[in-house]
Amino acid sequence: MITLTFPTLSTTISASRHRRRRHLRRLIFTSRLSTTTPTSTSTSPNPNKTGVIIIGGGLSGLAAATKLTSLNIPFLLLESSDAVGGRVRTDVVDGFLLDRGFQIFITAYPEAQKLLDYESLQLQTFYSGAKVFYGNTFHTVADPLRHFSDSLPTLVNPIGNFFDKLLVAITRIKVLIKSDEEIFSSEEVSTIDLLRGIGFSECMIDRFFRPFFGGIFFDRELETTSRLFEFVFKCLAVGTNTLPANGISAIPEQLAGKLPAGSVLLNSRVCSVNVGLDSVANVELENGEVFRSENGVILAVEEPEAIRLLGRKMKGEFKEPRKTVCLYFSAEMYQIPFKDPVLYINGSGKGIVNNMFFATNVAPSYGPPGKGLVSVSLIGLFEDVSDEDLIAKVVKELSDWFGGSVVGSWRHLRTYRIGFAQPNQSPPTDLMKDPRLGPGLYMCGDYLTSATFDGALVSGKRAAEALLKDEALIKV
Ligand SMILES: Cc1cc2nc3c(=O)[nH]c(=O)nc-3n(C[C@H](O)[C@H](O)[C@H](O)COP(=O)(O)OP(=O)(O)OC[C@H]3O[C@@H](n4cnc5c(N)ncnc54)[C@H](O)[C@@H]3O)c2cc1C
Repeated sequence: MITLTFPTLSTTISASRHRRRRHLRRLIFTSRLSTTTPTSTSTSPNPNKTGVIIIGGGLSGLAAATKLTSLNIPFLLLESSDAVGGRVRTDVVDGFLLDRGFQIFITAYPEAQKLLDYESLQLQTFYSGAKVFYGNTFHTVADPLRHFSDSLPTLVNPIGNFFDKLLVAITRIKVLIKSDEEIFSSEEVSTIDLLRGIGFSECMIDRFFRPFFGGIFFDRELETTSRLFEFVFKCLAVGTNTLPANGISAIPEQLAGKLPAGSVLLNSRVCSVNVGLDSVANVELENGEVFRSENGVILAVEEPEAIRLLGRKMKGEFKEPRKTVCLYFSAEMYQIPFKDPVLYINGSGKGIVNNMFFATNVAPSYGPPGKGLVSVSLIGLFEDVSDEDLIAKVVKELSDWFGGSVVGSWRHLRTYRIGFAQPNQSPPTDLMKDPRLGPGLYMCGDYLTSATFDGALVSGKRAAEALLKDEALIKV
């Protein structure tokens, strides 16, 4: 049973803070020794004691750890799985790099720009735009500022009318002049209401916005808040869609690689957290091991797990999360029908495929030499359809797109069914939530900001900053 307890007696916090600050200063100098890994033998007299404990090694937990590292504050990050990254993981299967679900890294993410070394990620670039499958053929929707020669056909194709294309340009200017803070605190409606309010035609919405932004938010109904739409639209306008050459997991791996040795403990599932009013906490793992932190705990787990751990202490309504299925196929290179690094989206309004792309066209390193990798995404979990039936349906549908002999030659590699892809961020939302849960207890994660890589990074930094400020370890 998970318990999280707060003593009810009030204590003189300032006196205990002084004691803890003195103690923390000692910990700062012994931080490398005061953390432990399952395999390492520590020479510290109390290896399970540290300054701050972070629970969860996804992007938000890693961003919190990065902040603490930058100030030389000792911490221990406890991660339940066998690697860091959380939802941002890549598996190697038969020499192919399979990201766990369709993921795109937008270079304009502001917090990512501050934290990541883009050059060493060797970012591989998508075409700026998409190919829309509609009327049994493909129509290019190009960004005119980057692919000028494709912009004329874009203007006259059946994916929206001329006025729609003009509205895209106007919407772009409108979001570009807003700061991110303005976007996140602006009046909100659902994305669908925003698009209709702007004046987009139903055919532009159905053929472009539903599959394109529906694929980003895993929400074809476009119920997601207009705040998230505007933020992503802005990032897409100024940035490039990319994939790291070594898979999407290169992003968390890069962050983890800069943390102090021994500060991350894998295969360590937390089952209970006990924080005192003086911020001193005991954190227990499922295997019974207990860790103690002097300056509090940052809970960086995904929303359903946070609810499980915190129970009634989590305020607000939990909405059904966004779900997706991603299927991967391998192909001989000559069975990859197009060579462009473009995203294909389903604007036909029929079938189950939402979007797909040839991953090796974007990043050749995603496959072994001479082989192509096909990534296909569906929205929803399709729980009532078996894996075999799902594969058959996808192959049949894509045969209409690319021809039966081509698609029939592809070999299924793996199917990922992701029950919690993103938190449901339909209005009402608060994308600038305070990370404080109580004395010494902080939370972070994409459900507190925007459900993006960037949102997770921002929330991790905010939680660490709040803790440091409350503990009087820094002036913020
Ligand atoms: C298929 C898919 C595609 C996506 N595509 C994009 C995209 O293209 N662009 C974009 O910006 N965003 C995308 N996202 C969203 C993005 O991945 C998330 O917003 C972000 O990674 C969330 O990070 P997080 O740290 O908040 O949570 P998580 O990544 O979920 O991290 C939580 C961590 O906590 C650990 N944990 C849980 N319980 C415990 C416990 N009891 N003890 C210890 N550890 C625990 C978990 O193992 C996990 O590592 C996508 C997400 C998915 C799933």
